[in-house]
Amino acid sequence: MIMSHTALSSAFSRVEKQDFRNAMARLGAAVNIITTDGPGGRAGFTASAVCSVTDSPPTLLVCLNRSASVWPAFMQNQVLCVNTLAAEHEALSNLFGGKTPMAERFIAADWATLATGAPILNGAAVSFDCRISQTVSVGTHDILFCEAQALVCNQQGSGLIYFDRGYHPLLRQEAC
Ligand SMILES: NC(=O)C1=CN([C@@H]2O[C@H](COP(=O)(O)OP(=O)(O)OC[C@H]3O[C@@H](n4cnc5c(N)ncnc54)[C@H](O)[C@@H]3O)[C@@H](O)[C@H]2O)C=CC1
Ligand SMILES: Cc1cc2nc3c(=O)[nH]c(=O)nc-3n(C[C@H](O)[C@H](O)[C@H](O)COP(=O)(O)O)c2cc1C
Repeated sequence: MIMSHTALSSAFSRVEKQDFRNAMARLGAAVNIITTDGPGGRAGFTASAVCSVTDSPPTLLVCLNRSASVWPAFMQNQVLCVNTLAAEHEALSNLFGGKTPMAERFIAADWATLATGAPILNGAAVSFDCRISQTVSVGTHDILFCEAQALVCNQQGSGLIYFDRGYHPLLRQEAC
């Protein structure tokens, strides 16, 4: 059930999946490419379900659908890099968010490595090189708690927001 902000319907009505998605489309978020490498192979996917958890120890969370083709690689490697995208990365986001073969995803950009070996995107707004410290399953997704081992912070450039099922460039970015 959907209520407009003026409606007085019960707040305890069951929320349907499609209504939930339509509502979530109104919740803007940064766009990230989450990468991994190791014994499970190199893999990466686009994610908007990313946020800060605590600064002690420095921890983010990433929500990953267990049916995604990349899930086994992340589980085996236990390391990942959260690469937060800049305005010019819209095409790259679609490449990592679709059904594109893994080699084709990575060939479209330049990558480096830092502490964990997970691919770091050159030109990202910021990259968090992490090890997975804990995994919790909720519904269709795994919540990956990720402890930062190293950071790359780009002081220039713009950001990219995903809102209303579309990309919106941010023309100003605060320095880290
Ligand atoms: N958290 C996730 O797993 C997300 C997955 N997607 C994938 O990209 C496709 C296209 O997304 P949109 O164009 O934004 O249209 P959509 O109508 O499928 O999704 C609208 C919003 O609902 C949320 N959402 C979508 N699928 C979800 C899921 N399986 N679990 C939890 N939240 C979900 C996201 O906030 C998304 O922006 C989706 O169908 C989904 O496969 C997109 C955004 C987030
Ligand atoms: C803008 C955008 C945001 C997405 N956010 C997430 C997310 O937070 N978690 C997730 O599991 N999948 C998310 N997806 C979908 C994955 O990127 C996609 O399922 C992944 O690339 C795996 O696809 P594959 O199974 O074809 O490899 C998102 C897709 C797009 C386009």
